Amino acid sequence: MTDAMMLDRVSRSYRGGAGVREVSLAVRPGEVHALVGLNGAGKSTLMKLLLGMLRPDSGAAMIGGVDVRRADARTWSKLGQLIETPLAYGELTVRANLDIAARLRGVPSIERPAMIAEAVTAFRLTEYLNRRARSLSLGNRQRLGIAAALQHEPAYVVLDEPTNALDPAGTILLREAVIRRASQGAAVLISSHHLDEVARIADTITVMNAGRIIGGLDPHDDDLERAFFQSVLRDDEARSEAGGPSA
Ligand SMILES: Nc1ncnc2c1ncn2[C@@H]1O[C@H](COP(=O)(O)OP(=O)(O)OP(=O)(O)O)[C@@H](O)[C@H]1O
Repeated sequence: MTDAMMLDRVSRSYRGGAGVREVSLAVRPGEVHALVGLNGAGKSTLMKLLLGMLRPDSGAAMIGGVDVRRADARTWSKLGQLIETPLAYGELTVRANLDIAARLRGVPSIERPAMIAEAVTAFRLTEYLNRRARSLSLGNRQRLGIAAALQHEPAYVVLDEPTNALDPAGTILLREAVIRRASQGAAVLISSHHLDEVARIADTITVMNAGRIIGGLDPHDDDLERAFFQSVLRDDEARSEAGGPSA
């Protein structure tokens, strides 16, 4: 099966030296691929490179077989992403935010009301439909951002720390939505600090440390946290012995 989203030996340095080095990653259709790492490991940078939000110094990012530097509206319309802060125009209502997100993805106006109704039901936001986004709690704003990313049933999904600010009920709704998208064939890349949550949803777990991919973890591992910290520690020790860069 062809990869739906792929990074091929991508490097990008920020001024100051941090960034990502030679990262290669592939997400297949129907796969939930989790990216885990300590703060500053490079997860958001990797996702921004995949989405064409950052230009690589070298290497290439592909979505649906298309280099993101040459991706057209058709490719972007099949993508749903949440990077850093949820897409929510504070002055606009929940309904208007979802409508704009759908329009940006080229969803025809006739289809949008039913799509929005389904999204607010799925994320338990119906009672807030006519409230301005800025008056929502942080958790509900996050739900809105996730709903906006997923409502058009994208084939490619990129979610950076989507559990941020979510309460347990929101986390379960997110989990169900992610698993549903993948079961319908979407490729999902998701970063998270919550290893127990990752274990519940991921088919594949990739570990990042100090801007590089250092290996994978088995989602069925009984002690995922221990395996994660061991792999990071081993990498830190190997780098310090080699006199390599630190995170
Ligand atoms: N715009 C920037 N300019 C300079 N350095 C940056 C910039 N953005 C990120 N960095 C640095 O690059 C490294 C990777 O950051 P990144 O945000 O990708 O990590 P992360 O794994 O997503 O971390 P977190 O879990 O804290 O979000 C960090 O050392 C960070 O400080």
